[in-house]
Amino acid sequence: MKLHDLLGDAAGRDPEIAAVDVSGLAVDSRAVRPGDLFFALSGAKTDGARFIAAAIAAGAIAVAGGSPPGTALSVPYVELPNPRLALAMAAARFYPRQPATIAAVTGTSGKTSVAAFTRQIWQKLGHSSASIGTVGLVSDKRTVYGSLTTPDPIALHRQIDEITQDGVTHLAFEASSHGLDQYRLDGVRVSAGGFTNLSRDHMDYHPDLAHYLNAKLRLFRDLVPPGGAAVISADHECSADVMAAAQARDLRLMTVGTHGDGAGAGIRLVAAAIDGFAQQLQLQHCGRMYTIRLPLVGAFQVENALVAAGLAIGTGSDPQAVFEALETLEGAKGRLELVGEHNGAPIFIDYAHKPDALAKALQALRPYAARKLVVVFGAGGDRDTGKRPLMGAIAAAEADRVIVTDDNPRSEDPAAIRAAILAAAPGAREIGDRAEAIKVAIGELQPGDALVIAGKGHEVGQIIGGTTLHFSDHEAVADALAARAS
Ligand SMILES: CC(=O)N[C@H]1[C@@H](OP(=O)(O)OP(=O)(O)OC[C@H]2O[C@@H](n3ccc(=O)[nH]c3=O)[C@H](O)[C@@H]2O)O[C@H](CO)[C@@H](O)[C@@H]1O[C@H](C)C(=O)N[C@@H](C)C(=O)N[C@H](CCC(=O)O)C(=O)O
Ligand SMILES: Nc1ncnc2c1ncn2[C@@H]1O[C@H](COP(=O)(O)OP(=O)(O)OP(=O)(O)O)[C@@H](O)[C@H]1O
Ligand SMILES: N[C@H](CCC[C@H](N)C(=O)O)C(=O)O
Ligand SMILES: [Mg+2]
Repeated sequence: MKLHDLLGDAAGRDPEIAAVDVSGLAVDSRAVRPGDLFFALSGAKTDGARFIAAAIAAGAIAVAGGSPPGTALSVPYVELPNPRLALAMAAARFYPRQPATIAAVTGTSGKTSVAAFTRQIWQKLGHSSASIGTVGLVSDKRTVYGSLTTPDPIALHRQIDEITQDGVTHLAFEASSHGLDQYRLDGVRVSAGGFTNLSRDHMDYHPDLAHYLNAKLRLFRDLVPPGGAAVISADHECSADVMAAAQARDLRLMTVGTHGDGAGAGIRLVAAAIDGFAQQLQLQHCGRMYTIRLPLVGAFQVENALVAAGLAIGTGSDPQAVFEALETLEGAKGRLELVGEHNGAPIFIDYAHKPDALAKALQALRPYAARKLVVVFGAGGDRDTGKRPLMGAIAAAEADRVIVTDDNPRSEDPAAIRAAILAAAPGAREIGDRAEAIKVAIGELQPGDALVIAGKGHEVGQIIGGTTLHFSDHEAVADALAARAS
């Protein structure tokens, strides 16, 4: 593809430069292949401009970025006002195929669940569908493990192009605040945007909550085009701001939840009642009532299911069929997932790794703990340190027995992370080894108890220092149960 086709007029007036033939895109000098266009991006840790020489040595045919380097280069340099945005738009042109229907969801919690639910609803309605997010790419054709919630633009656009070639017509994906802030998903033709909720997260990246919310609002301000659907959970303090952003852009507003517009295009939750490990729901949409059984535990899963239903309806699916499909939803792996029981006490694995999610998970399980509600959790290293005491206090307040263990310590001292949580969790016990903590918690379960192991959900590794060791909460629970059975 020609440089001009990728970068438009930014490629400049020199016809020789505009006609440079580019065979691939790269943002990391270590991944450059001969013929690639290298984007030198200024980042959180370093500046890609420092690696221009390395990229050219590896075969980069041209370089694009911010201010040009002081020294002359042996290949053309294209100066861009917003290099990250230009990269995403170039990736969209390089990988041009996209499913006809694409929904993106943002919010502090629930994105992975909403993306999985939307994919399942579409699948049930007979569409070939896929989801992309924290748990990777999932479609009926392929499953690819991912490491970021919103992949970098090159990986994202390549995956979208590949699944379209596979025949996928419907895609739901997660828009993280990092992804929105760094223009990772620009160029994706989003037909509908979803918003779940906002609470404290990523305060190591965003200077304050307003910056964090603004990053999320980019989905409605810049990405969903006028006329597209905006499905917004209406039950939160921030909901009005999100609705205002959607309305300012002439999006089709669909509010969902107890304050949802059930008389109109939204979905109102009229009533909810626990029914074993499921919930009976009464819903209203366009003035019509629907009664359904949602086979999931946790009030928050109702919010996620309604945002997913809204995204499906907002992109043209039949409401009746969508509500019927909710009755067959399966939770995303490691999201308040019932994985076993001991002594009659249910054992759940959950991905709560931030304060609000931990509170919601514990509140959701309270009805299942006639006797003691037990939680095993920790906090990740190299992430917002402020959330540690908040999570400690929440665990102490909401659970009856608290075991503080390790999550992914990364480069930090695991004992110091635990100490920060324990300082705010009077009465909590400390067992650093996560497998041991899980074993002890299971061993102590009595009839009437309920246990939740929080923080790592679907993860299959534990990052200690620079190494990732194989670790899975699912396997640790299975091992602990097997050891007790033998
Ligand atoms: C803090 C952050 O978000 N960083 C992301 C960002 O990297 P960056 O540009 O800031 O990286 P940098 O290390 O400063 O390097 C600057 C540039 O130099 C280049 N470089 C660097 C070294 C070298 O030898 N050669 C070279 O060319 C790098 O490729 C980069 O382009 O842009 C990269 C490409 O898109 C991302 O991979 C990277 O994600 C890192 C790995 C990360 O850990 N991100 C996490 C925090 C994240 O994004 N999380 C969110 C939210 C999760 C949630 O929902 O909770 C997610 O979407 O996953
Ligand atoms: N709607 C919700 N409201 C509050 N908490 C929720 C909600 N949905 C999920 N949670 C909690 O957050 C955890 C993560 O859920 P999920 O993976 O669906 O969200 P996410 O936004 O994708 O999170 P992440 O940004 O970490 O990938 C769940 O395990 C649960 O504890
Ligand atoms: N996307 C989140 C996941 C956190 C998961 C938790 N297990 C941890 O390691 O802190 C992050 O990278 O901050
Ligand atoms: Mg996610």
